[in-house]
Amino acid sequence: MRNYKIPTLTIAGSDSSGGAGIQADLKTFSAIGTYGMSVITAITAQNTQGVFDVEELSQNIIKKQIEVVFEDIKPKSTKIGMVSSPEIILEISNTLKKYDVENLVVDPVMISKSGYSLLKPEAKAKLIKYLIPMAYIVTPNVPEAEEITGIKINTVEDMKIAGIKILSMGPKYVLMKGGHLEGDAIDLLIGEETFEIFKSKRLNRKNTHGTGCTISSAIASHLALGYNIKDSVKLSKEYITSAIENSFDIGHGVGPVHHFYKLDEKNTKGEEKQLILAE
Ligand SMILES: Nc1ncnc2c1ncn2[C@@H]1O[C@H](COP(=O)(O)OP(=O)(O)OP(=O)(O)O)[C@@H](O)[C@H]1O
Ligand SMILES: Cc1ncc(CO)c(N)n1
Repeated sequence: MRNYKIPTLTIAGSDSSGGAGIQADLKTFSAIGTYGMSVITAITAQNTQGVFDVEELSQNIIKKQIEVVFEDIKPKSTKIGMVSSPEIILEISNTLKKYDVENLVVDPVMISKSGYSLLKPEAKAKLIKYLIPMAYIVTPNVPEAEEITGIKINTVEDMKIAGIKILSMGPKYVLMKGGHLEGDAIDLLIGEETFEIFKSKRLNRKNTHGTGCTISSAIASHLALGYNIKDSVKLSKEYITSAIENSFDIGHGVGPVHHFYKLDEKNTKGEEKQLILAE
């Protein structure tokens, strides 16, 4: 069920090479079929080989971007990615509080795949205090969950324990992503009365730039389209799995995942009725 008129917002950093950050988010929104909007928090000079420099945008322009978007086109879901500094986190949190923010997905981005710190160490406490409690769902990977909770994670059981601790910090749901562990790629959806396991085979691919940004944007898109949390995570897990399966070599380092929706394949075989466009 796509609807190209359903607005979805990403608040995140720009990745000049197009594999992660704002660019991955907007590609995901389009592939899943929502209307993508963006508030840029920082600009990274980044390619498939690493992050080479970062410039944060001013608090003023971040606030203004959020205000003009919410006052004109109210998003059906909002995803937060790279937020960089304590000041930027406070600005985003204070500005969002003025609006009725639906379906807030917080991806607690900390360190890029190439090892560059995208969140200043002194900003971690602010992320925990201000953004995590506002979230409908938080989507940490293993190292991020370890940073947030102080719990060392080696097994799926550890993921569950850390996920429950993050849940106690105030979000409605936590998706603990197991991409960094060995074996099958197992993610856990944890809520007050929810515990679901989403499992896929580990794909032996080197091109996984932007996987975290992509799954959180996919969840935001599906929530905006009206799917419940379990279906949103299920469909997003399917989306990221095919995106990784079809990831490709471009550039000289860790290439990007491929954005396309499985329905597109079906549609070429004549099942156009699945593509629901807004009137
Ligand atoms: N090799 C793989 N094969 C299959 N699925 C994977 C693989 N690596 C990651 N995933 C899945 O991709 C999604 C993103 O997980 P991951 O833990 O890699 O996020 P991330 O570390 O936040 O990504 P990033 O490094 O881009 O920030 C999860 O659903 C995870 O299970
Ligand atoms: C801008 C940006 N956001 C998030 C990530 C994810 O690691 C990245 N590499 N770059």
